[in-house]
Amino acid sequence: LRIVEQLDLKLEPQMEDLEKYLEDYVSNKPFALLLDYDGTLAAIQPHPNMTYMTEYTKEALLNISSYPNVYLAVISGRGVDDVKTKVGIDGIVYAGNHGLEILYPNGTRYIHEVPSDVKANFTKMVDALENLKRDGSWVENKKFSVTFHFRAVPEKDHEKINNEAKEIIEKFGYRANPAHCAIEAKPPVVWHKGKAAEYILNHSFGKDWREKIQVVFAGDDTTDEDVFELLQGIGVTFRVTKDPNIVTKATYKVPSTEAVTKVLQWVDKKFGNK
Ligand SMILES: O=P(O)(O)OC[C@H]1O[C@H](O[C@H]2O[C@H](CO)[C@@H](O)[C@H](O)[C@H]2O)[C@H](O)[C@@H](O)[C@@H]1O
Repeated sequence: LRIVEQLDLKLEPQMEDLEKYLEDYVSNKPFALLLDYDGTLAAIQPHPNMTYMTEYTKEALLNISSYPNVYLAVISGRGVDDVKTKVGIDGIVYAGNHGLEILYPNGTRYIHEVPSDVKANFTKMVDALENLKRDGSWVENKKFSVTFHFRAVPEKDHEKINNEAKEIIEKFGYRANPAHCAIEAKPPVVWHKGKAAEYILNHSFGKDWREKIQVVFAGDDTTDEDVFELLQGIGVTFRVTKDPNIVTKATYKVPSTEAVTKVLQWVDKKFGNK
């Protein structure tokens, strides 16, 4: 693992830094850019409804989406329609619910199968989490997965409410995944953002995509580690974090969503022949 320590120090990476990391990697092969949304394309906010992409991020993404040799996909923990609305760009692939649902530009949807006994427990789990709510915590029901948010709860009580939510999630046979001031309940199936990324690339480029294309992915959370793992030794990946101690399978650490925007601007410049 190569950690871009100077980026952690500078916090505002220069274009030349990123060019150095990417220039050697990118050739004339088709290029796939996979991106997480919360904490990567849009900075973390007190409530998911408050997130937005800056005008620079949006402009770079819009430009990139029009380049024929660049393939663009956003892979998020949000519901797929929610993240599509937030990003607001047509003609690209969206995956939601940590990859459980995938929406292609032509409207085709892939929904990953979940055993009926697991599905049967979903509403009961949501009801139990709704009963746990207190001090500003709330439940985001995304139909296939749930996020129990406790950002508004006093920090001293985070651990307690997190553990109570975890216990409920596991009692109903779901997997509890730590998130930013939240805990995510995901069905106990062998499917995650990494599997979804692999599925999307298989579907769009064929099973030999590893030989045919070049891939870059950026993400900020533990759920993004599955994509970093998939792309180890194959692509270039960025973990957005300010934590110098965080252990990641990503190729590089970058400190902010602004750094991700710099990557997007580099891709825009490179593939738009600017
Ligand atoms: O995979 P992502 O696109 O990164 O989505 C992960 C979760 O993001 C959202 O929650 C997080 O971001 C919120 C907005 O900044 C923040 O208020 C919250 O505390 C974070 O946990 C979203 O609400 C979840 O559904 C996603 O799974």
